[in-house]
Amino acid sequence: MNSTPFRSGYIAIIGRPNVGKSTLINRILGQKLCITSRRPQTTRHRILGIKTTDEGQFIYVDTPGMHSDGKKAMNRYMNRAAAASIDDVDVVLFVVEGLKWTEDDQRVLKRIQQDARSPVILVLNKADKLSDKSDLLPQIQELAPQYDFAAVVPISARKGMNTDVLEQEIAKLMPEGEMIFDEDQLTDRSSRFLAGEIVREKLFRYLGQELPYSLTVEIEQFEEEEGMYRIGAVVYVERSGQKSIVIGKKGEQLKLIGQDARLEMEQLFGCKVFLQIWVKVREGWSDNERMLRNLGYNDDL
Ligand SMILES: Nc1nc2c(ncn2[C@@H]2O[C@H](COP(=O)(O)OP(=O)(O)OP(=O)(O)O)[C@@H](O)[C@H]2O)c(=O)[nH]1
Repeated sequence: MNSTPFRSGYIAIIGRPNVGKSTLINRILGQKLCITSRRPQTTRHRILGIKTTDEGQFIYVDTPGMHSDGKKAMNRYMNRAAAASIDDVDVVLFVVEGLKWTEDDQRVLKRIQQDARSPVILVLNKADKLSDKSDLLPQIQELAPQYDFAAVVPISARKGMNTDVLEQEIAKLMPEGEMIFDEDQLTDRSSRFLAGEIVREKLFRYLGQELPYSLTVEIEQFEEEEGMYRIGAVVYVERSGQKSIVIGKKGEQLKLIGQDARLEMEQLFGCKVFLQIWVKVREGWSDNERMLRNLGYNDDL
């Protein structure tokens, strides 16, 4: 008989862009749910991943990266979303990169000092890059006095090193409670949302460094029809030059992106998918708060 009580709660993963937050969530959930890329600032939505075990239900909230540039509407939105998620969760994971400390990390730490109401675990990621783990000690000694961390755990999200220890530390801090979501529910995001994420991931993958920063994807059509999904996606860019980059010579690039996205959707949804992607120019959208709201970036996140 299992005598330990069942636990459930929310865990926020915060950290500057590119420290490996999405990779960590994917590693913990053992399934690809949020997009990762070499390019910073790819996570614009709060993605909820849920892991249910015999011990408890762990609901992970992935926050957008914290940004230093508060000028653009998009950055303001992302900062708000990140701040909102650290005072209404049960555990906060503060992810930093082993041996690397930047001004953005400092800014995130300041947010934690000001806003965190729950226990914070300091996670030193990318430990696989170090040949000697004891190299991390000076960084730990530097950071430990700056906040009363509930635990300090070096990991490699990419290699899966020590992530089990991290999960045990999280479990210790979780409050006792009933299941909040159904056992088999991995995410509360709709299929429509996931379809948009897949298109975005393929764009990142194919365009690499050429990807326009301000690009965004909107799913305009999502219909179930005789055992198949009919999905229409629009890729918004800011300039017509960017449109040609996305489309490629004779439309080849967009064709490959579409094929790849369709195959992944068919795997995910378990049915045939008819996918159409359009590229449209919408000038200055990232500077327009109202347009952001139209695209689903809500203030109340
Ligand atoms: N060597 C190494 N690289 C890692 C590790 N974890 C993540 N990375 C790499 O770091 C890069 C950024 O990872 P992401 O998971 O997209 O980072 P993120 O923090 O979610 O980034 P944003 O979405 O921009 O906030 C990718 O190239 C990852 O493969 C790790 O443990 N070791």
